Amino acid sequence: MIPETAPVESPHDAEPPSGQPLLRVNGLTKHFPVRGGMLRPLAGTVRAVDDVSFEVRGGETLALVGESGCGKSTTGRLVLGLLRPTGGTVRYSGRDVTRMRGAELREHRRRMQIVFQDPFSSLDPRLNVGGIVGEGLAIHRMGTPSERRGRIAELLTLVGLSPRDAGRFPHQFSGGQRQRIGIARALATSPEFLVCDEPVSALDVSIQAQIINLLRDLQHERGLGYLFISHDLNLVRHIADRVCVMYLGEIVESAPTEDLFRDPRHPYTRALLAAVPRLDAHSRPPERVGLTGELPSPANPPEGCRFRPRCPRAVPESATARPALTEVAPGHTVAACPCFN
Ligand SMILES: Nc1ncnc2c1ncn2[C@@H]1O[C@H](COP(=O)(O)OP(=O)(O)OP(=O)(O)O)[C@@H](O)[C@H]1O
Repeated sequence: MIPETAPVESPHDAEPPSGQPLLRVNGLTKHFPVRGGMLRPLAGTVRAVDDVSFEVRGGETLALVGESGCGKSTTGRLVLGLLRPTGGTVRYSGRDVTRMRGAELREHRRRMQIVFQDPFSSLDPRLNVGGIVGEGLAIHRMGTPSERRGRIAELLTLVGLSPRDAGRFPHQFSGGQRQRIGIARALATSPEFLVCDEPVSALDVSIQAQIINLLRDLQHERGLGYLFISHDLNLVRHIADRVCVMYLGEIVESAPTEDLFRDPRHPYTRALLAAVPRLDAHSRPPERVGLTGELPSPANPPEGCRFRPRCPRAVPESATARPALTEVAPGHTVAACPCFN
């Protein structure tokens, strides 16, 4: 049983209305300029995230899945307010993150934290665990020094470590223990929402389940919302309530998790699922379409359906217009390419 941790007092008391999404992302777009030669003229634009929309409620896990380079991490950084978007909005608890500045943006970052992929590079080796976990408390001036020490001890216990570990350094811990430290750090400021960016992909498979179970327990106890970024579909099936499939900066399919696995509609989703080792023999096998070819450059995405050059079903009309997201079942939308007809 994970012990309850008393939240450190915070000036922010705005809760989302019950049943309302905590996070609403609408038309989110991020284009990175690509610089050329010595004089650095603009050589092009990487369309990392293009017109992406989704919502996450408190206590819910939304997974973002797709190949490396499809824009998942950039979406996470935009949601956290670590990057300014080229277009679109991110509303958190009703407030537009993209317009936040100064104290309001700091407060957003207190309320929404990140768990990083690599617990080896994401913990400062010069700080002891108490310093790492307590950093957010110090930045946000939460509690007195003695209250912070108590809070650090509670957090370490919460993630399955010992309060005595506060005086040790990251290199003295295993990968799984380091990720527990990363989670304690993320929880220090009593956030309501975590962006989990491939939180277990750097860990041994035997350790992954322990960290996933810890994240699930914490979610159940605290009603945390998760944006769970992963390329591991077996894992996503286990942890997510809903899934958005991203391809070259766009969402091509979005559905409740079981619907997506039972009835994938987009050829890209089907190709991703076909590549996954099957753990569950009961669900319908997806159409056997392999994922061939490389991901095209997001600096020069194909016209129309971006998946067209790799799609076994592509038709000439696939090149004409960007497929619109269409609802095919309750809560299940797909970018409907002419190749579906
Ligand atoms: N600061 C940046 N400047 C230029 N291009 C960038 C920048 N950050 C990301 N990109 C590009 O944006 C695209 C999307 O990257 P992103 O890291 O969001 O993808 P991802 O799906 O999270 O991949 P991965 O799993 O490898 O992190 C990639 O082509 C990447 O090279």
